[in-house]
Amino acid sequence: MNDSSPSDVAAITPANIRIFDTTLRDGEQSPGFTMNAEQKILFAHTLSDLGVDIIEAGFPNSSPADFNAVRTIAREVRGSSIAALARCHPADIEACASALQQAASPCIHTFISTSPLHRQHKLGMSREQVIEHVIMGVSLARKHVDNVEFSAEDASRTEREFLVEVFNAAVEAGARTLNVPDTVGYGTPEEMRALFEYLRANVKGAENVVFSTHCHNDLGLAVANSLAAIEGGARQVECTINGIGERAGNAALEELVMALKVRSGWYNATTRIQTPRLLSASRLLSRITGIQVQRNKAIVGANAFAHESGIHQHGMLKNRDTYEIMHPQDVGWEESQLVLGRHSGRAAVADRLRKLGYVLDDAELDRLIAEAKSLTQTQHAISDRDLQRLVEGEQFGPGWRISALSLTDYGKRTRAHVDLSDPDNRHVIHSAEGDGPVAALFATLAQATGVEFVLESYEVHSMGVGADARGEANLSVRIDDEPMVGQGTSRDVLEASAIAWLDIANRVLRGRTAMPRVAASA
Ligand SMILES: CC(=O)SCCNC(=O)CCNC(=O)[C@H](O)C(C)(C)COP(=O)(O)OP(=O)(O)OC[C@H]1O[C@@H](n2cnc3c(N)ncnc32)[C@H](O)[C@@H]1OP(=O)(O)O
Ligand SMILES: CC(C)C(=O)C(=O)O
Repeated sequence: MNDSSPSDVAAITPANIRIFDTTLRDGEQSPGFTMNAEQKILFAHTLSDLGVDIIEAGFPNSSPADFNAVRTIAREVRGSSIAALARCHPADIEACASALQQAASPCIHTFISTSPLHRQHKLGMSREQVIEHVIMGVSLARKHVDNVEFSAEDASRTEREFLVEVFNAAVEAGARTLNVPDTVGYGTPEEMRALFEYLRANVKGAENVVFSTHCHNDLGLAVANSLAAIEGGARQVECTINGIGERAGNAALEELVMALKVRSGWYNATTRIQTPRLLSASRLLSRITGIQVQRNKAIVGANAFAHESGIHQHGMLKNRDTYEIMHPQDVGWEESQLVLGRHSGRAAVADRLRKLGYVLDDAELDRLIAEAKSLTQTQHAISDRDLQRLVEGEQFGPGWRISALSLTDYGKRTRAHVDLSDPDNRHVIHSAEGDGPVAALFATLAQATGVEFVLESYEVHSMGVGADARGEANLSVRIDDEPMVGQGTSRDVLEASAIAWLDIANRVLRGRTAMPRVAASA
């Protein structure tokens, strides 16, 4: 693996990269992600605990609610600098100054568009007028706070020499950070890197300011462009948790930070982010907004450390580095998952059985793998419970099986009808009544099998997710004063209950001793 730094990056590194999180501003301003003040405050604390350097808390002049949220965050949250956004417009800047009054480390972030398209069609301003606004906005912000960030909106579509003029004016007016947004996600990595190199070489006083990148994901390049900007000399990245933001979103904080960490040999750059907190921050945001990340989302998606295919599982069991480039614990997951399913192979099934404590010979293992795979005709994943049931003879050993069941209600009484196959594979059809469906079912099974026990507890839980959701029934009983348990799962909770009941009947039938061999140490 080539993990060495490109020579020109080596010249400007090692570097600390400042993480500027804009989940509560750019993220929050996009459809579906609006948060109320309480939610913003809660999330700001999470960002601070995560180690974010600067939290952009909102746009105070946009609404009283946003003003109040920024003001509370500025008063309460410590450990991160708090930024607020303003157009180059006196009312916006005054609102920022007022909302940030109690911040320990306030930052006013003011911006104006610089590209020809935006100047002409959006602002209706000449180049000179744009520069006048920059000087007015930055100088006014500097009257209130030391730390002023200036952004040239649509910088990546702005004439390079004009962008230098704009940034020169901002630096002269007192800006400490120059942000170079790829506002519409148009840039490419090579362009972004070259743009930062050009600006660092041409802006007057470049050595006294921090260059920042703010990339959007319209072409899916936000993280790649941000990393390229770092290679070009950016020392601040603007990003959001889960990559939320206008349109296709912003660069995802978790992806950027982990790219810098996993490929530290290449970037030679560090952040203050406590990476084991990434997953919980992502999940909190999903809970607040009600929007889940997709399963295959890098770092925080449900599949990020899950492996289903046999070849990958076999590799993972030999050495996890074969298919994982970071440890799940580094970003907050407990463990990688080897999900047993239709694509799994012998190595993974055998390993899971060993972990469950079972030792099977080759023929038994072959039979069990075939049975387990046949389950995937009706469900996606094979659970530990499925394996336990299969191994403990539900499918292999002689026993009672349920073929069909139905229930008929008569007012307060219910009649259950069961069609079973007995241990000799003969059909047994029986029916009995009880006070309700479960009582009727259990009475029918007792009469049909001739097995009697004292029921101590009966519980039904849901297991699996989405299309795999099933009911799991657990019975605890006493037979001749000895405790025994039975389990059953099915999409139908009554069928799960009948399977659990027959699980106990079959253990009685096999004298409770015909259990599979159990490994000495699980
Ligand atoms: C790329 C970004 O993410 S930019 C940030 C986007 N975030 C937001 O827009 C926050 C929410 N916005 C709002 O609440 C409102 O748009 C407000 C309060 C900011 C302004 O509302 P309004 O006064 O009704 O103006 P409206 O939104 O219709 O138009 C924006 C105005 O700001 C002007 N403007 C836009 N950007 C800037 C800027 N950076 N500096 C100065 N003026 C600007 C526009 O030219 C337009 O001016 P006009 O009203 O004279 O034509
Ligand atoms: C205000 C700026 C930084 C912005 O959000 C953008 O250009 O996308």
